This record gives sequence, structure tokens and C-alpha cells, in this order.
Amino acid sequence: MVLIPGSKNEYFEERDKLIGMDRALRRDISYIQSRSVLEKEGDEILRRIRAEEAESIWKEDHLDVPHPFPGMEFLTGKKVIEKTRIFKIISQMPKGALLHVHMPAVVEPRTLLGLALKERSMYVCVPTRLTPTNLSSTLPIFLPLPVDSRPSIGTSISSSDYISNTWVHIAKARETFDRALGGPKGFDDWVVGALTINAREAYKTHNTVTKIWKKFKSTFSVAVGLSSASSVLHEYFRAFFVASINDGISYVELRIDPVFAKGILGEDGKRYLTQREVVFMFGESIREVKQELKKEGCEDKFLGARLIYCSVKKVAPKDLYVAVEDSILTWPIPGYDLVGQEDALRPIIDYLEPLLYFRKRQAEEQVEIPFLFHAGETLGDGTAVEDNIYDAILLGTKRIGHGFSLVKHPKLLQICRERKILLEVCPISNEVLRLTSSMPMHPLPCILNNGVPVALSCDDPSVFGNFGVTYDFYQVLVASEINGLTTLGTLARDSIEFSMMPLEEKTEALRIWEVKWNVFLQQIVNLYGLLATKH
Ligand SMILES: O=c1[nH]cnc2c1ncn2[C@@H]1O[C@H](CO)[C@@H](O)[C@H]1O
Repeated sequence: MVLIPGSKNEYFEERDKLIGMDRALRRDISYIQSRSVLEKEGDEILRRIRAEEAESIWKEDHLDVPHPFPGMEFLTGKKVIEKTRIFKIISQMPKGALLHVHMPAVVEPRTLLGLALKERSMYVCVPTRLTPTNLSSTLPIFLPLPVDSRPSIGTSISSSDYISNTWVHIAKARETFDRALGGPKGFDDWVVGALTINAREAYKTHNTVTKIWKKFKSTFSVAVGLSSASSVLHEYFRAFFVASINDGISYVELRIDPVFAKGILGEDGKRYLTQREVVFMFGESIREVKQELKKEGCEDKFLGARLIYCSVKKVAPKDLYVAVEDSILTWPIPGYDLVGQEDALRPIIDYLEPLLYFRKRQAEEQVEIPFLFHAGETLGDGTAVEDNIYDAILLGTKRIGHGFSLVKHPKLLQICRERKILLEVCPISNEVLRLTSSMPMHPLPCILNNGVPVALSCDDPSVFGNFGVTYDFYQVLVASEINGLTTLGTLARDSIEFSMMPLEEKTEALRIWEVKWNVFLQQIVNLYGLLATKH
């Protein structure tokens, strides 16, 4: 029989004990117990503002956003989020590392388009001439063309004499874009629409995982073409680093498919870059950005970036051996992953043989390329692809990309906690890709309460519009009352801790982060503390 405490005092003692036991596994607990007076005050401020804004902002109707709520659908609520003080505060937070983002889905679509428009080799074609009727359902096909296959003439892709699938230079296509389609601005909007998912698509026309992935995949085909010229790609990397740094991110790991890396046309327009050259260019972009920061005296804002290799799970298992050798050839790379729409593609188990061979080759070559597998990005329960989580763990994955379905498996939660397998959780991606309809329904609180290490990431920000990681942090903070400032700090610390930086670099990154964290806490207290003037 359960003994119910007799007095009110005893009851509350027992109550505190029970809550304490329930929260004991959380990774933020030890930080909460040992946090400074400053952090405690910062946390109280954040909680106070969150509560105020839950009333003042999230219960009011906004233009085009009726019935909002904290953690609501991101694509509808984004403008409201941006109005909040919580958003402003989080945007100043030192975020640590960004561990889960895909090429080429990380830079503002208009920035990418701007870069591509200046590129001599960049051409566009469409399967049939564009008209007001087919515009929104027609995808542009972009490709940098080698010098000797560039057409000398070209009509407008919207004129009546346009011949299907013929190449027109991107700048010309834009200039000559039919007035009835909006002229050059119409061209830009058309391309941006093809690179992004909008609220109507996510929440109306494509409101299931299968439908939204159809649109999602098509954004990649457009982005790949636009970014496959060497000078575009170089600027693309830089733009990504700069935007990340401005969001308080100090280190990134970017997933790239070697098949993409093999299709980059060189500046001479004659040959394609080798993978090594692409990796070198990536390194160059890092060095350039670092140098610029150094000139401004803030080099500690950016510690660097690494490329994680990944293959899409549509490749035939026998062809994965090529990716294995590619990865070994371009070592040091910090990890290897298998990506793509989990529900529609092969399960990891199909690749068991090449993956075991990968392990063997690493031992032979004395290199270490840890697995950082996507797994559990599905609503399935016990389906062949949902079993990916078992295989990811058995194959020794160091982190799990998404792990959305992990909460269905108590034993795996325990294993991830005990073996410290971090989940790269991408809340907004999961919501836009329709695994959850809003943040309060996301399984993250369950993962955090189970003490599984987590880092937040934005996955494909150019498609979802969640650039940096502020938006994802925001959605997490407002959707749980347990989460507070110390939770955000723990997530950021773990993103560094579980990054693939070598130990020395990591120690330095953590040291720098702690300094910045304290500056951030002080800022919150100065700006929003009870003694500060009202804002
Ligand atoms: O959330 C995701 N889950 C699985 N695969 C993804 C996700 N986001 C992007 N990609 C896949 O990664 C490749 C480029 O690296 C693309 O094939 C894209 O479909």
C-alpha cells in the first residue's frame, strides 16, 4: 500500500523528493545544482519573461497568425517569434557547435541566387516554357556548363519560341523573364519558392511526411545545381560561416555527399574539382573567415568547421564501397553518415557488409572515421527503417541524427544515456517535415528527462528558414516549463563536448564558451534584471 504523507509539510517534502527523483537523470541537473548566483538570476529573468510573453504575445491574435501558441508551427509563427524578447535574448547566446546541417541547404536562398547570377558558367532550363499557369509547378534546372557546351544564343525561358530543355544563362533568363510572370523579381521569387518550403505547403497541400518530403527533395535538386560552380561554392561556405558566427555559433560540422563534391565545375570552366580540392576550398573559406575575424580582434568567435561525409540511402549496397574509399581518401574527415528520407529508402541493415568492411579498412589504414548515423527520423514503430536505431547503435554510432523515435525504446534510451550517444535533435526540421505538428508534441522533453545527451541543430535552414540555431532554441525553451537557461547552456556545452573536434581543440572551445556564457548571463541581468530600467 502507498503511504500518503500526513501533514502538508510532509506532503511537500515527499513531493519535492519525487520530482527530484524524476529529474535526477537530466544532464542539466548537475549544472543547476552548482550554478552561480548570476546564472540563477538569469534563469529567473528568462522564466519571468517567458511567462509574460506567453500571456502578452502568445495569447493575442497577430496579423495572419490567429490563435498562436508557444511552440506553434514554425512557418506560421516565425514572425511572432521574432517579436519576442526571449528571441532577442537567445539570439545573443553563445551556442557552441552546430553539429547537424546538410549541404547545400544552409545559406539564404537569395544569397545563393545572388552568387549564382554572377557566375559565368551558370545556366538554367525548364522542361516546357513557363506560363502563368505552370510557373508554380515547374522547377528550374540549374547547372554550371563547361565552356565548350555553353550555347551562344538563348531566348527567354518564358517566350513562345523557347525550346524545351535548352540552356539559357541564368542572368539572361532573369532579365528576360516575362512581365506577366513578374519580370526579374518574379524570377527571383520563382527560384526562392523552389528552394524553400512555405507554410501553405507544410500545413495544407503537403501535410504528411511523404508529401512534404517530395517537396523537400526537390529543393535539393535546385540548390545542388545552383551551388555546383567552384566560385559560388567558395562564397557559399563563407556566407554560411559568417551567418553562423553572427548567431553565436563557434564551430560547425557540415554533412556533404561525395557525389555532390565530385560535380563542382572549376573556375576555368573546363574541369571538375577533385574531392580533395573541394575539401581544400572548404579549408580556405575557414581560413579567410578566421583572418577577417582576427583583423577585427575577435578570432575566438570562430574555431573552425569540418565536413562529415554522407551517402544517400538510395545507393545500391555494392556502390557504398566507393563512398568508403572516398572517405578514407579524404581523411581526416570527422565522420560518416547515411542520409535521405528514412521511410522511403533502404534501411541501414542493407549496408551491413560495406559498413563492416569500412570498419576493417579504417583499421588497416589506421584512420578513425566514426559513424554519425541518421536514425529514427520516422513515425514508424518497429518498421524495417525504424530498426535503424538498433543498427546505428550496434555499429557503434557516436551520435544519432534526429533519433525522433528513440523514446519508443526504453532500453535504447538507457543505452544512449549510459554510453553517452548524443542525439542531434532538429526540432523545427521535425515539425516542418511533419513528424510532429508542433513543439509541445515533440518527444524532446522525454529525451531530456531520460538524460540522453542532446545538441540542437537546424538541419536544412535554407529550406525551413531557421537560420542559425536561435529559432530551434526558442521553440525548445517555450515548449517546456522544465527547460530554462541552464538547460540551454547544457545543450550548448554538449554540442561542443560531443563534436568531433580533437581533444585539445575541444578543451579550448569549452574554455572560450564558458567565458562567453558568463558575459551573456551578465548581459541578461544588466538588461532585464529587476534593477535594470524597464525595456
Ligand atoms: O533531415 C534529414 N534527414 C535525412 N536526410 C536529410 C535530411 N536533411 C537533408 N537530408 C538529405 O541529405 C542529403 C544532402 O546531404 C540530401 O539527399 C537530403 O535529402
